[in-house]
Amino acid sequence: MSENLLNLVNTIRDRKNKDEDKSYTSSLLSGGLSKCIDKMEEEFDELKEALNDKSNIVHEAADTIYHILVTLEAADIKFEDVLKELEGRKKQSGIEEKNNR
Ligand SMILES: N=c1c2ncn([C@@H]3O[C@H](COP(=O)(O)OP(=O)(O)OP(=O)(O)O)[C@@H](O)[C@H]3O)c2ncn1[C@@H]1O[C@H](COP(=O)(O)O)[C@@H](O)[C@H]1O
Repeated sequence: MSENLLNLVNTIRDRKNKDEDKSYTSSLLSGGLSKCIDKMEEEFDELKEALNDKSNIVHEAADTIYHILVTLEAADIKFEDVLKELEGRKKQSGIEEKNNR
């Protein structure tokens, strides 16, 4: 499953410095981090609405995940590092982690 996400991340990386008229990703990235954050927030709101309405949830979830990936790239954060972080969390439950803080 994460292979599909990594392919998408590579596509997003490939869109850096590409023609923003031909690529939505390039147009987002060329707007910088704040544009990506604004758009990601918009997509979160649309997903929340979809969850409340119980309609278009899969579509809006996909939009949101795509926009998170673009925003991480804009912030120079490697998605591979996020996957590693999640992998590392498998060792203990969320409740254990919270109690050990
Ligand atoms: N997964 C996505 C993806 N999900 C959502 N979107 C775009 O995100 C935008 C979301 O905008 P909204 O939902 O707000 O709809 P809208 O009102 O039309 O958009 P705005 O006018 O508000 O910007 C739409 O233009 C969608 O097409 C995506 N655009 C690209 N990808 C992936 O990125 C690849 C590269 O795309 P380009 O960069 O466009 O070549 C694609 O092949 C896909 O794999």
